[in-house]
Amino acid sequence: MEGAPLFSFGVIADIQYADAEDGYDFWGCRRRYYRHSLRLLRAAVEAWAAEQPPPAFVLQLGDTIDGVNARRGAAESALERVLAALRRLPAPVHHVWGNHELYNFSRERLARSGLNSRPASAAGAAGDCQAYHFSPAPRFRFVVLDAYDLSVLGRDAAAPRHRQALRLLKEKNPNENLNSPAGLKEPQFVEFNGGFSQDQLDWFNEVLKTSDENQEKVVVMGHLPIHPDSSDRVCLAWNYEDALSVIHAHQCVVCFLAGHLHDGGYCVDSHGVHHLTLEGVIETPPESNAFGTIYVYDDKMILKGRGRISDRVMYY
Ligand SMILES: Nc1ncnc2c1ncn2[C@@H]1O[C@H](COP(=O)(O)OP(=O)(O)O)[C@@H](O)[C@H]1O
Repeated sequence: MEGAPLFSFGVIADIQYADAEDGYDFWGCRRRYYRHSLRLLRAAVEAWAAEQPPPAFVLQLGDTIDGVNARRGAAESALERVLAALRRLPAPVHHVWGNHELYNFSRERLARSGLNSRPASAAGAAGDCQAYHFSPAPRFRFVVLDAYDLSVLGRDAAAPRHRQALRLLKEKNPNENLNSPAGLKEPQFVEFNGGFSQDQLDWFNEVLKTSDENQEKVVVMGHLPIHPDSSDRVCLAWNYEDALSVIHAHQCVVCFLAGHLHDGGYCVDSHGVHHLTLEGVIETPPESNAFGTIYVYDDKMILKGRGRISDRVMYY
């Protein structure tokens, strides 16, 4: 490895824990190791804690517990097990909210849970949007985006934002089952995805403008991928192009980290931004794992992946 990094941070996605027998994805192709995912998380925490020095923080990219918990009345206990495993880290965790958080909890409940990692002092987007930014070291900034700000999940059916999202979803997806992308020109318009409100995009644009002015390097994260080459066509954020346009209007963004697509993905886009979609813990066999540590240098970030996650060098 290179000389000493400026700092390092851990990354992990789609733990989707449930105290349930193994199952399969929608197509019946990929096995989901619901119970085992907690063991893999504990192994990741042990590995991070043993690093010298340990990561300065960990980014959890969404879907900590599976939607099956809600149907079994086990949401609170499952979340507590995941949070207890993460509390053994000698470092804070920044949480992104995914569709499975919203199958289990309302946004109001999440805001009062251990999955609300937005520091009281952190500047964030307006309303109930869970977007904020923080600077762990001089000249570096991390932006947490809320890919379900515009969504039919997590809000009361009478809430204006829910009604706005349902209108948009039905406009784009005429299928009776709104989770089905069958026949769609824009197949990302399914109920298990969401998008970014204009308010959040405006806020994001202002954050990146200030980062440009201060010559910062920025890492952005959200549950849903925003580049077609780092995802399949279904798993993208509804208005991924709007988020990409904001990023491309600025110089400062180094990489975009996402989860959701359990097979993972990676590309460098036309503006040199790295898009890294992490392989999900839930579809990782018991003998492997899916997490990593990113070491930050003046000119690059080096991802050291464990198990299914590949090593990568991301130059600025
Ligand atoms: N192609 C599809 N057609 C219809 N429903 C689907 C399709 N893909 C997924 N779903 C449904 O959408 C929901 C979310 O899908 P799932 O694969 O479980 O999401 P995640 O990858 O976030 O766990 C599930 O209820 C699933 O059955």
